[in-house]
Amino acid sequence: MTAQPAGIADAIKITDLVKQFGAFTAVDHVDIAVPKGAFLVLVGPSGCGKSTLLRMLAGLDEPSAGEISFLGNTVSSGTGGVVADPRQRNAGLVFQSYALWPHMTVANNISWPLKVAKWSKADRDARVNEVLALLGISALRDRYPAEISGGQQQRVAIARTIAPKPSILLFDEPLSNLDAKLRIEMRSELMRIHRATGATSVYVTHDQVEAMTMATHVAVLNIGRVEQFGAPIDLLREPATTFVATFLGTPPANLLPVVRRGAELIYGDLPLADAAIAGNLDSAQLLFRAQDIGIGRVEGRPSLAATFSEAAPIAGQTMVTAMVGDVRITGMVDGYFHAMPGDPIELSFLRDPDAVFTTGGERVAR
Ligand SMILES: Nc1ncnc2c1ncn2[C@@H]1O[C@H](COP(=O)(O)OP(=O)(O)OP(=O)(O)O)[C@@H](O)[C@H]1O
Repeated sequence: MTAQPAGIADAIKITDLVKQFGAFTAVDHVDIAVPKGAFLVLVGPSGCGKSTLLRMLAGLDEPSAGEISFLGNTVSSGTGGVVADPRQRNAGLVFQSYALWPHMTVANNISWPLKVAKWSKADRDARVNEVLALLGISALRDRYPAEISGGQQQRVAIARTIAPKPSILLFDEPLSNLDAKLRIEMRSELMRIHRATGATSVYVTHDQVEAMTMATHVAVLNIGRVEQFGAPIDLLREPATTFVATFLGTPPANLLPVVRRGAELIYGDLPLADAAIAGNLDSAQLLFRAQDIGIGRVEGRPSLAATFSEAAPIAGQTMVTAMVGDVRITGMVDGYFHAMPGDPIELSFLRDPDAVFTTGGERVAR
């Protein structure tokens, strides 16, 4: 994953990192390494440890054990604490709250960290103009934060962070306060800025669409541990666990518990696959993508009686969710589909399962 010529240090290397709050382990033996210029997204459900990991990268929290290094230099360690303080680690942090200084103009907000870093007035002015242009906010330079919109404030906050040219950019859910349309626009903007600065970025989000769109590398976190690390497409295609398979991807993938009966794997009474795909397991979980489940009977394919739950139109198709007992199954139909909650419908398995997992959630190699 991080293949690069020998001797070139990873831009960010996290080794066996642990963070404990009392007896509670928030970050649990995490190992991640990314090359220079990577866009690493940390994704996972609420409370999985994303922000805690980012705060350690920023130097705001000390690790309980393990090590973080930037470009080959240790910046935090379990034994040494925060070795380089936040200002010395050449990393810029963007939070979801913009925290601009209200009494300073946009230009002065951006210029301030350069002044602190003792840049000359001429260099400061040139750099402020450069980042204002990069963020498309040159016209706002003399306004105060109260005189610009939330989206514009976020741009100013980003401009202020990138102004000192940090080699590492850290983002903690920076778009979560923006409306849906602005989020999509800012997502592309952030990717453009990432490319323009050449910085290595770490981006925290619980939004898997954001993760899959922006990342060169994704780490899926679950209760403090890295469940899987890799390129977005590899995680989608080859999820290592049921957690990753159901957390990533829209619509979500379906998992059906099955047991062996003779040469078949059955769900309830319905044969769904050849038992050979589960090796010698007597019970397993089968993964079916939503696009592989259709609505209505299909000749020659297994089908199940279900209860309609909801329908959501997406790009000319409809994502249909139905319940079979207490198992939620999502399928896709072309065009629009309408039914009342509780209506009986038929679900068909159009293709063989995409993957097989143990009952514990680990992928079975095929
Ligand atoms: N200072 C603290 N003291 C005690 N527990 C903490 C502290 N900070 C975080 N935690 C706990 O550590 C776990 C991870 O928190 P963290 O904020 O890193 O999660 P997260 O993945 O960023 O969540 P969210 O998406 O909700 O922001 C949570 O269970 C949280 O309650």
